[in-house]
Amino acid sequence: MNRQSPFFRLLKYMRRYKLLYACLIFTMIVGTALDLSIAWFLSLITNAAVKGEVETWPILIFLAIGMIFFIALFSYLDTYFKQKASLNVRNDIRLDTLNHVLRLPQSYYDKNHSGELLSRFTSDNQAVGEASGHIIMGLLKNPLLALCAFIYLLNIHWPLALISISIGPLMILVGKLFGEVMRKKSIILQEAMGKATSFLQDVLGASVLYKVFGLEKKISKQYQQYSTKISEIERSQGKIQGSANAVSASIATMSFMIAILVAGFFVAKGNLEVGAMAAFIQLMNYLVQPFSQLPGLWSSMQQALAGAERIFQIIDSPKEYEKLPEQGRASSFGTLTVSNVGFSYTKSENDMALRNIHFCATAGQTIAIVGGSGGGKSTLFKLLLGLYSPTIGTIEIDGRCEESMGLRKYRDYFSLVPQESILFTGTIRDNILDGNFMADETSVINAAKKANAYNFIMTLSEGFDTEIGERGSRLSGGQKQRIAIARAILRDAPILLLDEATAALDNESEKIVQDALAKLMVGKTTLVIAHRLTTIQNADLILVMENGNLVEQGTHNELLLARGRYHSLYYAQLEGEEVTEKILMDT
Ligand SMILES: Nc1ncnc2c1ncn2[C@@H]1O[C@H](COP(=O)(O)OP(=O)(O)OP(=O)(O)O)[C@@H](O)[C@H]1O
Repeated sequence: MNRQSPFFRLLKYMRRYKLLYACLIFTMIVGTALDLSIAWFLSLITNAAVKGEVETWPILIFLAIGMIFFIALFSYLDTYFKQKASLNVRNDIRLDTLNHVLRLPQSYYDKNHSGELLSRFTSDNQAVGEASGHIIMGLLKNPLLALCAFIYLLNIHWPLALISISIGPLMILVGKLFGEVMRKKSIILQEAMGKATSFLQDVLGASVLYKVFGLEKKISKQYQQYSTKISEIERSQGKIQGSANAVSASIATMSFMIAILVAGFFVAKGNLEVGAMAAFIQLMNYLVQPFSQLPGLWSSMQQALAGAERIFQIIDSPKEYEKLPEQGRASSFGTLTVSNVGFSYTKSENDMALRNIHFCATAGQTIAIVGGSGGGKSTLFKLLLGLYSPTIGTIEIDGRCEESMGLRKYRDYFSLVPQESILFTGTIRDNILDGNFMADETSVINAAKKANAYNFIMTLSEGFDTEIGERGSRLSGGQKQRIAIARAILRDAPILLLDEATAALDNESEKIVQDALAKLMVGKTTLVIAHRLTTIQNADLILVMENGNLVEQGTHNELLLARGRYHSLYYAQLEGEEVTEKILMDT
């Protein structure tokens, strides 16, 4: 865990752009000098006017034009550099966040909502960008401007200068007090926003469900609660910000009033030139303005640092890989051995999702995993894929466990066709190529043909370039499965995990997908989670799982002869299917 404060960690990102920040400091210094030059110009013009020096006017006009030009130029450069610095830092942090997120273990995703993660990429990232641009430069420029204005004021009239500067400590105290409160509120606000984003993400990704179940009102009410909470926090932030502004503005106005009353008094007594008073009033603005802006900037910085803290929390979470791994594929495979494996999600002995699992799969074999709901079938897959490590026991491939060969190399042995095909937004070709980025067009076409997907792809107007929509929403269930199978074919890994890949399909679609799967399974070691026991009669080994235990294992015939759990499951299912068929025939 990195214990450095979020501010110092942010500085590290900013240090990558030293030249840019050097330019910003340069524009800041020139900008400050240009600000002060206005006060000087004001005193010059007032004194010339009071003394009736008309002949100096051409020089004054020339000076004014020069000042306008430089003020415009440096104002542009200042904004440009700030924006550039801020965007660079934002971009670096965004990429580092993603590169870390991609290496987070599965347990992180199981515990945290993806919407929460998303908000770190959006609102938190934006706040951090602002901190590294206009906020930090504001925090530097304002004290510099105040200091220079003070030195100038000292030159004009030191007692007045001291009256004017008395505002400083008070303003800083105000900033500190309100800034800390704002920071705490910001953390609460970002958390509330994260929850609202997670909720929205769930809802917007499930439009069919809320339409069918008529959940619109319920969802609207729920969102109203999230939204109201956000508004309440923002309102209370507004009150704090308003109070901070009111306190600092009244302190600033009060000291301004005192100073000009005293300055006017000195002019009336003949101790101060009128031009000096004009310059003084302008300089007072430069002294007051920074002090009135500093509390606001300080509290914005605190808010941004709260965002940075949330981002760094992710970056500090334990990761699976040191570097982003490369896609690869294992070329040879002999035996997969699962020895006395036990596993608990909560790391508690009393809460084991798997107990004492042991079996062996050799090259080319098909192993079916069956059993009741919650039996531990998917958990076993997660362990096989290296998403979780066994709490007890070992999983070895050709005598080597995941720790000894490295997680990426271990995962290279596997390919997966999940229960619900997971496809990415993009084209059909992009999705198939995810199996192997290096594959050429012919391999993509062959994989699609083997997966029984080629014909339907060619009926689409854009063919392989067809955009499939969010998670493949423009494709049917069976089409998505076949794209997922084509992807697995291209991956060509020696061990194939199938998770009830045809459970959600109708008969015809199931046949096409089953046929594609049969071609995918050729020459592979396949582990298949199956609910339809009739589809796995030819499996080399059937594992029957109940409540995390491996209660039986053997071939279909062996298990039927044993008349145990498999026997009852098999006949219960057969009877169920016969009854369904009879009902269908009667109707
Ligand atoms: N991420 C998780 N955190 C905690 N417990 C979990 C997690 N995933 C699953 N479990 C628990 O582990 C047990 C086994 O679940 P698993 O999903 O492996 O069963 P399954 O046999 O695949 O069930 P089904 O056939 O219904 O999909 C269940 O009691 C479940 O509640």
